[in-house]
Amino acid sequence: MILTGLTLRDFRTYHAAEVRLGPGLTVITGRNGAGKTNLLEAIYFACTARSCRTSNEREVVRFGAELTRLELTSEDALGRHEVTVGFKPGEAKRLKADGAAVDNLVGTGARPLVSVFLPDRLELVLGAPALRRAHLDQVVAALWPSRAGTRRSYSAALAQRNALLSSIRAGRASRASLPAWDAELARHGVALMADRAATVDRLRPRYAQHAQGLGLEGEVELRYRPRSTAATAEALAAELAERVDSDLERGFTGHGPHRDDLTFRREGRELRSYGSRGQQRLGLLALLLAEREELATEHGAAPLILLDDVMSELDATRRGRLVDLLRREGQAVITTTELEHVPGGKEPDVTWIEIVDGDVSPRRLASLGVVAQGAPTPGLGQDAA
Ligand SMILES: Nc1ncnc2c1ncn2[C@@H]1O[C@H](COP(=O)(O)OP(=O)(O)OP(=O)(O)O)[C@@H](O)[C@H]1O
Repeated sequence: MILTGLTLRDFRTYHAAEVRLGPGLTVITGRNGAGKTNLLEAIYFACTARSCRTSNEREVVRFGAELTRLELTSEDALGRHEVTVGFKPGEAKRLKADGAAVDNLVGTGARPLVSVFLPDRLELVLGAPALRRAHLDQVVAALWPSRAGTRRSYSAALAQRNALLSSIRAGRASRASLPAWDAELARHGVALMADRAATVDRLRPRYAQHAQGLGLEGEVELRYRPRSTAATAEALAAELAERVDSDLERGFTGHGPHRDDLTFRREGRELRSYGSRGQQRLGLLALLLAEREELATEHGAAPLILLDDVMSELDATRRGRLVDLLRREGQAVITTTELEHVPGGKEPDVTWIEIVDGDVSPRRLASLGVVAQGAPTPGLGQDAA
């Protein structure tokens, strides 16, 4: 599925704007603060009804506006699709897919799958294991939507077991009620571990290939590190039972897949601790590209990939390799201050969008959101208001 166009109304810096994307690589250029990331975020918001940048979604509504509205058009073998996302802070979002009101855009078939690289996503390599677990579980859900519920079931059982541990500590419940919850937790836990392991097994070869292709030198490895080695629900339940005393002491469950991790290694050492910033960035990009290919294999179409300011910390060789990869298949959008930072950016298969005026200044409201496509001539774009 190819995303063909996006109309923005009162989204971040954009009062009203219309953007057409190319079927392959699209490069968005503009000076610092021009609104490049805002546009990338708008694409993500229109595809998912969520921000990839903030959990405080009221931030996306343009200063002084009451609500924002995005309209996205895409095409696949079945024809043209339309998605609209309306958002007024404090109210439920209004979502439509191909004209019908929906609660959720997932599974509507009216928008492409999308993955995003923002500079602060480096946290996925550098930050706490919880981020990597959550990411891995999202990949599991994207590969096999029917398995998305396993993580929710596990989390619910974990919360119940932790509540029970507190009650036992407070003398309001007996230890005799624990085995039933251990069995429940272990049942979902083993399923969750199996999905995570299967996903990392699929990603591992592609990850290594992309890491090397992008120029992350040395032997690289993506590794799933489960906390438990149990192969069956009974074995995991037994492990939980063995640790009851320490769990009761702490007041929460200290063992199980909620303590798993995913590690990025190079030459046997963790990129998180020993990699340079550029190497960590390449590791993350290799992961996103590997996921994109696996999703393409599973669903027959590569997800749209959005890359914000990815060029700034890559040297010329690695920039060239990344752009070659992106131009080879699927749809990608990349932001950068200068088109010259994208080797091959002037080739005819690359679509160039220059943000001519994303300045937030009241006297320039009429020209806010002017997005020109093609040559960087100021005023080429039209304010769609
Ligand atoms: N809700 C909003 N309404 C209006 N303007 C906003 C809103 N949220 C952020 N902005 C403005 O958006 C601008 C930043 O835009 P953006 O992050 O897209 O820039 P950029 O082109 O990616 O810049 P850089 O190259 O520096 O990363 C800032 O001037 C900020 O004040």
